[in-house]
Amino acid sequence: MADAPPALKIAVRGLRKSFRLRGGQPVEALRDIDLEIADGEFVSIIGASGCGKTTLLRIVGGFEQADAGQVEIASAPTESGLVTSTVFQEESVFPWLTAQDNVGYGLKIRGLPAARRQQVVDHFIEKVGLAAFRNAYPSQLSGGMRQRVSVARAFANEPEVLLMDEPFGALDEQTRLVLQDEILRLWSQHRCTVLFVTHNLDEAITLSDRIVVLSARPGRVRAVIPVELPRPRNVIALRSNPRYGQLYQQLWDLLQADIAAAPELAA
Ligand SMILES: Nc1ncnc2c1ncn2[C@@H]1O[C@H](COP(=O)(O)OP(=O)(O)OP(=O)(O)O)[C@@H](O)[C@H]1O
Repeated sequence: MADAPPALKIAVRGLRKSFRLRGGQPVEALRDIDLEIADGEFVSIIGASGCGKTTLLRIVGGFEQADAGQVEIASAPTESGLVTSTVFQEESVFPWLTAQDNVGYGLKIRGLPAARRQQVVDHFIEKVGLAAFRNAYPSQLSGGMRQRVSVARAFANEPEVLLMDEPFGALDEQTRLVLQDEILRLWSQHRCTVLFVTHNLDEAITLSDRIVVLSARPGRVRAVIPVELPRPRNVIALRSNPRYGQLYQQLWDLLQADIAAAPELAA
């Protein structure tokens, strides 16, 4: 018998969002976004700078309100009770807490008993290779290590949906590859639904089940590209798969066509 299709986790319907600049002129960020994401799916969003990727993520996370349309998240309560957890590009660790206290912060706030909290923290600190630095403060860690703390904290929260906005955007290429590898491992072990914003096509292909390409502003869904590369994936070995190059070209063509068509971006 064929497997049942995975349940729908996030449904975005008819989403629109405009902002007003200081002078009062409107900026249309998103127009008529429709998107369906399955439970446990890893979906990346790419598109030209300013096309509304962050705005879309913020609306899904409830940080921003849409002008029209809805976002529905089918929630099935977990131990944490947390629906979404977010990792941003800018470091969001608390400088006054040690690495392990940062990872356990959300669990503490939600009143998880200390012994259970320690178990979860130990597990994730270990997973991101920071066991030797558990008592270090963020100022004593490198940028890549601090971002690892953010990633460990996000997974430790056991959210149903993980929202990641360019989490590795500020990191050097080597650290970025290592962290992509870690995300792949963590996600395969703790399947949650992930919505991941990136500018990096390699990153989108390496991590995702599907890639949503937004058009230049106002962002609309220009294409949704399935990434049917086998898992488990290795960030480097994957690149020699012939399909990888084809996907890269396909995404690049879509983005180029759009940037060329948007006069303000082509200038
Ligand atoms: N709070 C705000 N007030 C006014 N305009 C905003 C606000 N937030 C976003 N915008 C505008 O909405 C558009 C989309 O912004 P957004 O940050 O979502 O794009 P993005 O695709 O994430 O960009 P980038 O790839 O450069 O990070 C941009 O033109 C931006 O200037």
